[in-house]
Amino acid sequence: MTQRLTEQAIGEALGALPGWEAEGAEAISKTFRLADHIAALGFVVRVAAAAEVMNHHPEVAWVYNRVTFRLSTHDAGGMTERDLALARRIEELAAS
Ligand SMILES: C[C@H](O)[C@H](O)[C@H]1CNC2=NC(N)=NC(=O)C2=N1
Repeated sequence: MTQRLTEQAIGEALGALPGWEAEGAEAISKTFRLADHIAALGFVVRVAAAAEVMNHHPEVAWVYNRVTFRLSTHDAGGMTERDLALARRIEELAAS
C-alpha cells in the first residue's frame, strides 16, 4: 500500500474520481464548494474524522465555502493507493 504510483496509474484511477487533478505523480487535489462557511467546516471535520480512522491525512485549505484537499503519502514521497482510498472516502462523504 505504500508503493508509489506511476503517473499512468494515477491517470487511470482519476477516471473514476471526477474533479480530482494530478500534480505529476506527487499528489492529487480537488476543491469542493459547499453551501456556506459552516457547511464547509462541517465537511472538513467529517473528512478529518475519516482520515484519522484511515490513518492517512489530507492537506486542507478552507476559504469561506470552498475546501481544497491535497492528497499525497508523505512516507512514500508521492502518490500511493492510500491517497486514492482517501479520495474515494472523501467522495463518499461529499455525496452523503
Ligand atoms: C505514524 C503515522 O502512521 C504516519 O505518519 C501516517 C499518518 N498519516 C499520513 N498521512 C499522509 N498523507 N501520508 C503519510 O505518509 C501518513 N503517515
